[in-house]
Amino acid sequence: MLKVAIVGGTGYGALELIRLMQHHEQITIHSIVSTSEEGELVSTRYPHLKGVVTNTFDALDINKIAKEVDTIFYATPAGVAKSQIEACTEDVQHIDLSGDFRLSKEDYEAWYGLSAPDKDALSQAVYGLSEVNKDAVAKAKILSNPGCFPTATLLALLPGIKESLIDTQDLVIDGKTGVSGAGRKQSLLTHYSETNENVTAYKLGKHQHIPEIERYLSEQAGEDVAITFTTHLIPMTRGIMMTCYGKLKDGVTEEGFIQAYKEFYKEEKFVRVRETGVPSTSEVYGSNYCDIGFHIHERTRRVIIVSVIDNLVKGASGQALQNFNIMNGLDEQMGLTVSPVYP
Ligand SMILES: NC(=O)C1=CN([C@@H]2O[C@H](COP(=O)(O)OP(=O)(O)OC[C@H]3O[C@@H](n4cnc5c(N)ncnc54)[C@H](OP(=O)(O)O)[C@@H]3O)[C@@H](O)[C@H]2O)C=CC1
Ligand SMILES: CC(=O)N[C@@H](CCC(=O)OP(=O)(O)O)C(=O)O
Repeated sequence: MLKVAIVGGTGYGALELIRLMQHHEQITIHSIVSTSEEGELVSTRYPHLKGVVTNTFDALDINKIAKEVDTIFYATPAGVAKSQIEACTEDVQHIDLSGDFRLSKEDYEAWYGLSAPDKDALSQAVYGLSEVNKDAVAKAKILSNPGCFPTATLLALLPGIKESLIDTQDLVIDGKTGVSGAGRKQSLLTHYSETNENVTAYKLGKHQHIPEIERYLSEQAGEDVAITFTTHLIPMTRGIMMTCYGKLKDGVTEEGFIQAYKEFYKEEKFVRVRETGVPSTSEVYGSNYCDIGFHIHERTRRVIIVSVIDNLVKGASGQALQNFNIMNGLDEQMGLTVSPVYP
């Protein structure tokens, strides 16, 4: 059995890790850390976990924890994992769900407004888009889990970019997210009366996922890719839908396009490519799936690629667990075979 610790214990990402780990045959949750509820029984704070976990929230003492476990998951706001990893002197695996290690120093400082991790830690970190970066993930000691919008966007666009099916300089990406994407902390944006019966476009032109998506699309394309990207908050709890508009290259047919995606993901259990129609968020709810569907508009030669994920699973904790499995030589699907909850 492998022992793990989860930092950020009272937040949504941590709760989802706890839920998924109940289905994992090789994990013992040794420590659940909370800076706000230290000493409290987890199941007292969260009665839905009564009879599920017996842990008490532990203090954040990174070197003590690191001596006791194999892997530490950070489901914490930007800035926390970076400082804890820098302070950690033990040899342990770190899996960070935040944006701390996803960008270059310059981009992180510009887009997150925080000081970047030190050079050594940053250069060790591996970007954990599991399907695309498996070999590097397998060797990672610091795993940087992708953001929720980048996961759904990159999975939707990478085959089209890598196989030269779409123009890299004409990509429009429209994202819709449920409110849990903003985490458990209160904010005016996610207040019930601001979100109910309402749709809001937010962070236009300044979303922190823009440089993350551009960085990894550019890496795979071998040239600079600039995107037009807008996110919308919609009145549901979980789920992300990305609608990506691309210009088809000459000669690309609908059949060829779909076939290329099927081929690209043929070994991947968590990416389901549709031959007809487009997916909706309820079809992946609570699961680690990313579903992708297409519509090709012959008159304009545009392809519309729709991808959906559960932001808390494939967009955060599920992918973190998938990466944990790869890092530890386990079956990639361990703990993640639960089917979506529908309806
Ligand atoms: N929600 C989502 O869909 C996604 C989230 N993410 C990222 O994952 C991370 C976790 O997100 P999520 O769980 O939703 O966020 P939450 O706000 O729900 O939880 C974060 C938790 O972090 C802990 N925390 C807060 N400040 C500090 C601090 N200074 N030091 C140590 N711990 C702290 C708190 O737990 P406690 O009080 O118990 O210590 C808090 O509950 C974030 O970086 C987020 O951006 C990434 C993809 C998707
Ligand atoms: C609804 C909402 O606010 N969603 C968040 C998702 C952030 C996220 O996934 O986290 P990282 O910053 O760690 O990437 C947002 O759009 O910023």
